[in-house]
Amino acid sequence: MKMMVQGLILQGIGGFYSVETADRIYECRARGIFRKNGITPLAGDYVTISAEPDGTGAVEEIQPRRNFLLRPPVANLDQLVIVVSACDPSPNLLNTDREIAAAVDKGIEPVLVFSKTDLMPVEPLEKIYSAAGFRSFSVSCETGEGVERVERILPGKTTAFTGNSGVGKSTLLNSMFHDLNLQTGEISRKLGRGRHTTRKVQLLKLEDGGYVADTPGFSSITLEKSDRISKENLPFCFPEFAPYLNQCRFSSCSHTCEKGCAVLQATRDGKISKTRHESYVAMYQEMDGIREWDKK
Ligand SMILES: Nc1nc2c(ncn2[C@@H]2O[C@H](COP(=O)(O)OP(=O)(O)OP(=O)(O)O)[C@@H](O)[C@H]2O)c(=O)[nH]1
Ligand SMILES: [Zn+2]
Repeated sequence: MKMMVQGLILQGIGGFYSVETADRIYECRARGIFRKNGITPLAGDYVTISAEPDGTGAVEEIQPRRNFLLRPPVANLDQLVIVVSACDPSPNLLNTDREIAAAVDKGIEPVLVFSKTDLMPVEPLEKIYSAAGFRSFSVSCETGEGVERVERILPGKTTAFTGNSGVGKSTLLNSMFHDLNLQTGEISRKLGRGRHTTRKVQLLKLEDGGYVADTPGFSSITLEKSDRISKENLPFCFPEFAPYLNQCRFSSCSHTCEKGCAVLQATRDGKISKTRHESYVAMYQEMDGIREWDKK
């Protein structure tokens, strides 16, 4: 007999979804109606399924999403851990600020993790991002220092990790979870992490509650056209600008170069970090570029 049950999509591959419910995992298909509406169920979606006693089922309804990313495809994240290494590769602050802004725009809390502290001090980085109001941590997987503090932010939350290739995401995840080690090992064996292999996201359940999204093949989040930040929203994606946004001389101030701009003044006064403002300007100018490009 069919039952309607609530669950969470742990992963989707080729039109099949593993849905975790209170008592078991169901392997589900999705109803054709989603395709018709252009909606694809994602890992992280809360869904209603019609469940069969044999453990199969169909996704009938997707609960409204709090947020979602398209690349990697995952819904309802609480936090995005952005890993930046002290060196090898050296930090790219513009990319870091881009990912932070994308998370803020979607209502996902960005958390900074500075890695490889055994190779180089990360205090200057920590200073920039703590001053901007973000939670930030420093770790060395080589010495194990700081790993536990990162571990403690995960229970009860759904978290994805991002950061340039080589910053140490897998090393960090593996040093936090030995179970994960096995599972990620399995995934890479089965599907590989190369460019031409299937990319899928899998939510891994943590012992203390919460999930970590395993996102093979995605070293960083990529904004699609549909989830680009709008120019109007960009200043709000830099939360430390907030106290100054209403104090500029011109209400149309873009906070890039205007006279009487309170954001620029706060940057000159050292209240806003110079690199953060530079990233803002670079992103703002890019948006100008995109607009011109779209017109052609
Ligand atoms: N010295 C030092 N090396 C580290 C540390 N963490 C990771 N590494 C090394 O950095 C290299 C890259 O680490 P990975 O964990 O594969 O990096 P990743 O971010 O998962 O990279 P992608 O899978 O390409 O996205 C490896 O050689 C690690 O051994 C650290 O804390 N200190
Ligand atoms: Zn301004």
